[in-house]
Amino acid sequence: MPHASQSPAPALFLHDSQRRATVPFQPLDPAHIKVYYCGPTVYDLAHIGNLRAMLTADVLVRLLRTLYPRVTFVRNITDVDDKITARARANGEDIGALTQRTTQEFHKDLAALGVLPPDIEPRATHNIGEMQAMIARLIENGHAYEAQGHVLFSVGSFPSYGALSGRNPDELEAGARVEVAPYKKAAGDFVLWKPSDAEQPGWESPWGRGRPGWHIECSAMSHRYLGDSFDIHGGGSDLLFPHHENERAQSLCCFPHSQFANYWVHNAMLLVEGEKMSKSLGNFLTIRDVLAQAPAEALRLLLLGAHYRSTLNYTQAGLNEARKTLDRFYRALSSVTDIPEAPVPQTVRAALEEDLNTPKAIAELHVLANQAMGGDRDAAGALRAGGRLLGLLQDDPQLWFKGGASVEEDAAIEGLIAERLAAKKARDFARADALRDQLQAQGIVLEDTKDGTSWRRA
Ligand SMILES: Nc1ncnc2c1ncn2[C@@H]1O[C@H](COP(=O)(O)OP(=O)(O)OP(=O)(O)O)[C@@H](O)[C@H]1O
Ligand SMILES: [Zn+2]
Repeated sequence: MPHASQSPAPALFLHDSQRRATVPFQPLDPAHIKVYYCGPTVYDLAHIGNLRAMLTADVLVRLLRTLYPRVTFVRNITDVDDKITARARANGEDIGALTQRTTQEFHKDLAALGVLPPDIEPRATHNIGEMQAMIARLIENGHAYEAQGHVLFSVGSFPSYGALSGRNPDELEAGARVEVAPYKKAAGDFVLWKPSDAEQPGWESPWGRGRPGWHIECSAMSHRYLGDSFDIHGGGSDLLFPHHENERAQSLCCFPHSQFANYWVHNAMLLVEGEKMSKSLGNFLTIRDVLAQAPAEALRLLLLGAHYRSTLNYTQAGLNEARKTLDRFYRALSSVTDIPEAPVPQTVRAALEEDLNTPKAIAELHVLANQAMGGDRDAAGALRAGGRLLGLLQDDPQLWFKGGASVEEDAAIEGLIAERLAAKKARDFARADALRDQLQAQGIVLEDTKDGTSWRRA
């Protein structure tokens, strides 16, 4: 056994979209790490592509919490957006009711997936004052202008525009085929504030009654809760341009001596038949849809089975495979009694420190599972602790093997077991054996212990 040495300095590497390289993570303040993620626009159930972004953040934050004493994770809710207004109108529903209901469903889905809640979850509509203050400042600084009730950010006023996404603003303008709104001085200029009619949600402002553009929401909320400069900003790669490029422009022009986000982390898209899973394409599966077919943990493992920067094609076969892998892990856990508490195994942590290499971390779980199957209790403890860092393997193995079927099916099995127990008590052993055989034919294995009968699927 090697001697336990002092734990080495954190060696986290992250791929930073702006540096276009995988680099060592250097916190602004190692005593307090600050992370911001763009959250959902709440008008419909979340799909499993959205989930991929939330899971990437979850693993990142879980890892940061093992490496640093304090982490503040902020993930917003976009609850004002024209897509929300349109959906509320189509449903004949109040906007507030729609966003509240959708937010609750989102929380329910994420809880089922074991995604830990953020420390702060600001809503755009509760931060309109902060947005207006930033917009006023941008106008004062000469980075924004007012035109026909709109306030626009002047892209030409910020020389570093495009540095994050690597896009050249001149190219963008030349390539723009869309009709340019008459109130824009340049095609690339984007909206900070826009006028609302009586039907649209709106707030009084120095520029008339209106509502914010999407990009200013995240600049305002990250600033309010994390300050001028923070460590990591994340989201899906579809947000890199224009959303994140615009957030960066707004924030750096508003607070010129700040850094805004020090590292940018972007997950690749979840695809269906080669195309981005998205609401607008209508090719999406909601988290709910998948949970009706398979345990949440299988979906989690499936999504973490690919590195977050590789695209992932969703298939039913992949989901079945993930389920089988979990059968194997839980079988390993159930092969020892009294799984001991253990620290996170170094192998699993090291894999995640390499730019969140979840496939490698899962391969390390397989190594531990093999050892646990051989009866190694410490390996079983390490398997469970390593699993926790990925949000996996925290169930009671017994429950895992019971689970997966519908509640009704489970209730029917419990009913047959109760009937068998009653038959045994009445000393009707023939009936009891017949019931055992019937359950066995359904693939249910019974285990009689002094505490009663437990069961699992074979
Ligand atoms: N197919 C996908 N794969 C991975 N991440 C995705 C995918 N689609 C959206 N995301 C991410 O989900 C998060 C929430 O995004 P948001 O609620 O704005 O999605 P949306 O715009 O409503 O969805 P859609 O893109 O389907 O219209 C963002 O970080 C976004 O990048
Ligand atoms: Zn955002």
